[in-house]
Amino acid sequence: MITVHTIRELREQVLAARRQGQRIGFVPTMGNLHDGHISLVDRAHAEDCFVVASIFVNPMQFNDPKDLERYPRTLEQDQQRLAAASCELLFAPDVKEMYPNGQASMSRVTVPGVSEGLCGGARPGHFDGVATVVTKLFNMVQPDQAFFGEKDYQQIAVIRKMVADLDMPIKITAVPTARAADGLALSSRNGYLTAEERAIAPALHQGLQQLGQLLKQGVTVAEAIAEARQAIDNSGFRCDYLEVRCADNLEVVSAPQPGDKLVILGAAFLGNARLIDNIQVALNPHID
Ligand SMILES: Nc1ncnc2c1ncn2[C@@H]1O[C@H](COP(=O)(O)OP(=O)(O)OP(=O)(O)O)[C@@H](O)[C@H]1O
Ligand SMILES: CC(C)(CO)[C@@H](O)C(=O)[O-]
Ligand code: BAL
Repeated sequence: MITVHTIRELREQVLAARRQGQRIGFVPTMGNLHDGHISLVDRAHAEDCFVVASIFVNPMQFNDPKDLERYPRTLEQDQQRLAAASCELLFAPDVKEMYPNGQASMSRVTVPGVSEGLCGGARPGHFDGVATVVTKLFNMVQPDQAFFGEKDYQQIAVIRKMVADLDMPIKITAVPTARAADGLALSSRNGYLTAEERAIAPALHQGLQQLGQLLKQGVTVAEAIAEARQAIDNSGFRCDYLEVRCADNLEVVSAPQPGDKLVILGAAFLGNARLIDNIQVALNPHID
């Protein structure tokens, strides 16, 4: 695997791959890689791509400076993991390369609707930062296809709308969430948990599953959310949000109908970590 740190070198390497007739598959990340990230690389290879990964802890998407400062940066270890997964090219720019004139006067990309509420509500400006840096990265890499994890469900909705609205000729592929054996969604931020908190952490996923079961049993959305929220909070988490939305367009669902495809999304604090997770639930259609 080749690692490049500048846009110029990146373009040269991508051009060389294109000249060999390769399809370019892009896996953007913020590093501190785990098996969830590697599943994106594997999927890109499965779709016959020359895989370009990026590692950039994007300051523009962090609304909390402390969160940005302590975000784990583990480039050498990440390079080894990517090389072991046969990733072809890694782009690891620094902040100056990405924002040479600073961020304050930067043009920004805003994706209305799907970026509002949920993580967009809890982290003001977050999705403008994500949409802007992903646009820049897409323009630098010019991939045929880009791969994103379903763990960040709202992020995928934002990217899909952005690509459609702005006519970006890139296929967006969503990859299922990789989980630990006890159900916890893999995340770089799991590294902030103490051993005691790590033992509690699967309670977030369990709470989402409980909410899904209650909806399938016909319990109202408001009651199901209240019960699952209580269970998550009782485990030691502090819920940030817990919501039921339409899986296709993220619209709020207050009275689900048989056959509806829903997504249950949650974010919750545990010790120094704020974890997110989601599950998709299909309500049984009526059988006459
Ligand atoms: N468990 C996972 N399964 C599948 N994809 C994942 C998983 N975790 C992260 N990803 C995906 O990897 C890409 C890069 O994510 P990122 O580098 O922010 O990792 P992360 O572990 O989600 O970190 P964070 O702690 O910031 O949430 C995103 O598309 C994200 O959805
Ligand atoms: C897509 C992304 C790499 C943009 O910084 C980031 O939001 C992430 O890691 O999910
Ligand atoms: N995976 C989402 C990136 C972030 O938390 O900023």
